Amino acid sequence: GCVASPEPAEDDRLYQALGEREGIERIVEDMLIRVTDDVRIAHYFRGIPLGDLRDELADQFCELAGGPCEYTGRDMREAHEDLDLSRADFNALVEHLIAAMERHHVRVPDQNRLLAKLAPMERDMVD
Ligand code: HEM
Repeated sequence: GCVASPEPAEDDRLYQALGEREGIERIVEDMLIRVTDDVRIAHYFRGIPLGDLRDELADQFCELAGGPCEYTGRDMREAHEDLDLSRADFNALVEHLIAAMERHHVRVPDQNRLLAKLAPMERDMVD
């Protein structure tokens, strides 16, 4: 017969895998500590209110992961265009995001699911 699938209407599996809102905030916070400790890219974050940036990133990752959040910040081109970022800068940040997810026991396939959602943003940030 035709049985309704048990899939949730909205797919929040990645959101769950990241530890919901609390887990995402911890991952973002950990990433920002690593980023601002990294001499290759720390200079970009000088003078930036990191608490606000953490909240914006958490909203964005939460929404991307299918969680009950809405990112209301600037689009990625607008937020980064004055920074003049390189591909190496982008890769450095991704490296720290991976380390932060690793530290918070996110499984590699779930790490890759989040990274796959972020990867297309590179072309909006790097010339
Ligand atoms: C996948 C990669 C990235 C994502 C998803 C991302 C996401 C974001 C978000 C959501 C904001 C907040 C925008 C707003 O508040 O309107 C932001 C701002 C910012 N990002 Fe990124 N970002 C990425 C890569 C980078 C890289 C590689 C750097 C530098 C190495 C960087 C440096 C900054 C800085 C300095 C700000 C604050 C800009 C300002 O307030 O004027 N971001 N980013």
